[in-house]
Amino acid sequence: MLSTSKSGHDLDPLDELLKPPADETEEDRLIRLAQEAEARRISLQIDESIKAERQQQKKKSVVRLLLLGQSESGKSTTLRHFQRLYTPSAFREERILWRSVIQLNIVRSVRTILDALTNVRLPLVDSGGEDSDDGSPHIPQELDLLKMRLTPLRHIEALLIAKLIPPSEDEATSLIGNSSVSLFQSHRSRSTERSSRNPEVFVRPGATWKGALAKSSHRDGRPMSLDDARMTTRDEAQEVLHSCSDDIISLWNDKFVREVLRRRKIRLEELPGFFLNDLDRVTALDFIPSDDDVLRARLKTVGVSEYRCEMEAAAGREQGTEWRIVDVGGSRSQPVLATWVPFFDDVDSIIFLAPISGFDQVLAEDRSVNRLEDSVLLWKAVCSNRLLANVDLVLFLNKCDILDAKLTSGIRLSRYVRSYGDRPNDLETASKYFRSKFSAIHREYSPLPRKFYGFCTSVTDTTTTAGILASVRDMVVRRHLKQSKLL
Ligand SMILES: Nc1nc2c(ncn2[C@@H]2O[C@H](COP(=O)(O)OP(=O)(O)OP(=O)(O)O)[C@@H](O)[C@H]2O)c(=O)[nH]1
Ligand SMILES: [Mg+2]
Repeated sequence: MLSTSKSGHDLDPLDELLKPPADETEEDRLIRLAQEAEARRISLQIDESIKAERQQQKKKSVVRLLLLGQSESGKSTTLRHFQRLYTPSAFREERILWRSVIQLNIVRSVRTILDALTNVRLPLVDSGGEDSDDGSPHIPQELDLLKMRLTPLRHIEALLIAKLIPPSEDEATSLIGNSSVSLFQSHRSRSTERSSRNPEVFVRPGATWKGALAKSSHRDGRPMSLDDARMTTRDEAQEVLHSCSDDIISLWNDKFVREVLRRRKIRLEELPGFFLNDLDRVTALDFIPSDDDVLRARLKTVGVSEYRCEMEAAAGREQGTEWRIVDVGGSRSQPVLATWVPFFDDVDSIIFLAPISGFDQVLAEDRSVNRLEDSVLLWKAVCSNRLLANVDLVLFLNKCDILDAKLTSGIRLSRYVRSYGDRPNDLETASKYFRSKFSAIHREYSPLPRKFYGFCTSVTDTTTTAGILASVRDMVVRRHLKQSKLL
């Protein structure tokens, strides 16, 4: 039986206090109810503002970093570096997926050579080739045989494209060719170049291709470890490359081939995705890409890729801060700027990559535009953009290793950049020169004064880049915290 009376300690003292007085009049009751309703309203308002503040707080702990620069400037490589440094286990798990990209890079390099042999009929001196009636060399017979033996690579190329690009991605048909053509090439050889273009494959970044590849390398719904992959994956492309390896090595080391490439000004070693000097290793059946291989592999980005991570490895005040790094696929300056603008909102910092090794190259997407000139135009546009007036700009004068190789091989910078004058033709002087030029543009074009952060980089080099990215990270976090306090 339920008791209706309460014992002394069951009485709620608050109930007692809040209970309306026994002698409350109707008028008092109405006033009391109105006061209670007002109190509830104020309490709700306080709850709402606490919620909004929390959301704001959450928003404040997201660091947004944008990677900008022309195509092939090294944006995705820089992003991969961040992944390697700050989410190393995910990066390691994904290395196996890059094997297909490397396979495609090798097949493309071979195709560049074969196309050069097919389409070019330049008179060669002391090349070992026999001259035909019109003065052009015949390809030596053994090279013809090599070419024939390499025909299975055509099938592998198609296979890899089908593997890397989902059928729905109809944008993945862009024709972007080999870009190492000297500005000083004659009109005739440039048009030959265009007709012999080797289309570059690209995919939308991130999940799509990795997802498709990951599915094929999962067992029982769980990701395969690298050891599993080593033991069990049967990879047709790797098998064919393995069986063609000696022939590819012979092709690449052939004197006649080297001469044709030299005369065509095709510097394969300086092109993205170059693995021909590592063929023994990368065509081995149990090949698993190293960190360096992943950084050197080339896969063009189309669209936007956002990488989110919590920088756990960076213990300290920014621990737990979420980083969102956005990599927007580059193309030539004018159209690309419009595609970048939507990402300017809310951005904390920008890393702008200018590949200074491109002083003697033209854009793949518009062969009338010099690469360095295009980078300078983009830099001016980014510096002067009013939406970015309060954003810190970090400049990476990238591909310094290639610049060094070019200058050391005797290519004179002053031939292409007249204002360089008679300064010494070495990396140190050249990078200092470019740094001061880009810094002057930054000073002149920024709507408000801001600090200039400029680094000479080779983002495929793991050691030096790790140090630079650590400084950039500290700088971005400091700036982010300062901004958050100001809000
Ligand atoms: N040697 C050398 N190669 C580099 C350097 N930076 C990038 N690369 C290579 O250049 C190629 C292009 O780099 P990506 O990072 O794909 O360029 P991107 O800016 O993302 O290009 P898009 O996706 O076309 O916008 C890759 O094969 C890289 O490995 C560098 O400093 N030195
Ligand atoms: Mg990219």
